Amino acid sequence: MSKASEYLESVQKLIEQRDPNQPEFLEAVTNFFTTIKPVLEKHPEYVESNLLGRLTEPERAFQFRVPWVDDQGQVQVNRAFRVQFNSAIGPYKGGLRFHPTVNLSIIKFLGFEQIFKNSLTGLPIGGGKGGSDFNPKGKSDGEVMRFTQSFMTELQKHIGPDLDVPAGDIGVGGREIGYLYGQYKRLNGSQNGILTGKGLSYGGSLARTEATGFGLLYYVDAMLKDHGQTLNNKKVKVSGAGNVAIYAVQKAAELGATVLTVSDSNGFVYDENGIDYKVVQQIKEVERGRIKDYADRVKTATYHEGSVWDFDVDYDLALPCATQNEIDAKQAKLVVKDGAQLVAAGANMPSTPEAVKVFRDANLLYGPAKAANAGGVAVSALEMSQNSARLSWTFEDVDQRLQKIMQNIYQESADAAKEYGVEGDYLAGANIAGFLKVADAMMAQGIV
Ligand SMILES: NC(=O)C1=CN([C@@H]2O[C@H](COP(=O)(O)OP(=O)(O)OC[C@H]3O[C@@H](n4cnc5c(N)ncnc54)[C@H](O)[C@@H]3O)[C@@H](O)[C@H]2O)C=CC1
Ligand SMILES: O=C(O)CCC(=O)C(=O)O
Repeated sequence: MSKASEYLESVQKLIEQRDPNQPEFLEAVTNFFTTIKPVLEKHPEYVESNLLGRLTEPERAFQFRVPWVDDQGQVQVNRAFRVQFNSAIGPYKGGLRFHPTVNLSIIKFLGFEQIFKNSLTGLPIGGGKGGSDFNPKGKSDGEVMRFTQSFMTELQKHIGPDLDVPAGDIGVGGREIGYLYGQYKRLNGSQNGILTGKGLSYGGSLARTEATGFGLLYYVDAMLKDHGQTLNNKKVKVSGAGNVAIYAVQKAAELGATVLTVSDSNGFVYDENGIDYKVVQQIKEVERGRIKDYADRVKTATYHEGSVWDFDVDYDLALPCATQNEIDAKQAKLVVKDGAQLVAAGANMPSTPEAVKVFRDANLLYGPAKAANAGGVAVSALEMSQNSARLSWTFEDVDQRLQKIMQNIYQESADAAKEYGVEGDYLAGANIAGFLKVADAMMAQGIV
């Protein structure tokens, strides 16, 4: 066994022993380790300085209590986390997730992925992530506000515009960011560089709302063009119906594709004439309803219970935009059978390792999350730049920068894969390109 293989195995073993109850974190690390050996062979100094041992251990991770009072006057207590994973190339940056499944394993997997994603954007941002097991579904605005105020009362002690800049993720959208920002400002005075995804009237950036979904399509467009194709007339399956999915649907349609589906955790809607993103936006973002309502409003659409990935229909592109591990191996086989030629991840780690293997074995074009969904955090970093400079760029300006960033991410991943002997493997390419910059910065900064 080569020295690099031995080293990877020993670090992996140590993590498994230390964190046996963190399956999502282990999945993310394993996924990364399976592609990184060629880099270690070229850079023995990374092995000698135990770079991966340091990289896989968060610089800081903390858990805190969030007490709040519900509409019935009952005191509720939620658990919250912030993982400040790696600051080698800039302040910790990454979203906050409010969802009942949130635990340390999920926040660590998301924070670990964020390190390389943020590096791929080419902007100076480190990796972090946070959240709580609070479930915003079915809560009143007053309850959400009291919860977020209590959450920020603790979190504000540990963040800062040059230290750690949170944003949204599942369950944290414009409403939550507004309440979080209001509470931060109340406790610290005005500082609009403390969060991104802010409203436009108080320091937000144009195009941040659209950025992850639009960015995903810019990445897919770059990948298809490199293979002599375009999005025109492509049939697309999208999962999810939240921030990422809505704007992925919009941009896919603008680029000439037909989006057949969107989904939530109960079921999905199918319309062969194409999903109308404005209707999804109204139902999910304004009314906070269920996707089932779509079929009541658009007569050509049908609603189906269950996972969209079990639905058998021919299509060209699969864009999972809901949540982690939403596609298993059996469903991945159906993706291949249904004729899809490309899978690109809008959600973080949406495919199980077995599903990823199915895609790779079938030679599908596979765009991993850390590359394909980096548009959101990229525009967050542009929001930080605008806040520091006290400027507001136009929508077109931000959108053009986003397009360029996504094209660069595709190209750098493709180039890295080629350079390290795995041409066409965009998962390996993204891992390698994202890792090299962070590794270089860590080596330059000594054993820290
Ligand atoms: N918002 C952002 O800027 C970014 C989000 N992401 C990732 O994209 C994914 C979606 O995030 P957002 O759209 O922001 O969240 P969101 O809270 O706006 O929407 C999530 C959507 O997925 C649906 N969903 C949740 N679990 C599901 C399941 N098991 N099956 C089908 N649908 C399900 C929900 O009903 C909701 O419509 C997450 O993995 C997130 O980490 C990644 C990069 C940036
Ligand atoms: O905009 C951000 O800072 C974070 C976005 C995010 O959480 C992600 O990329 O998964």
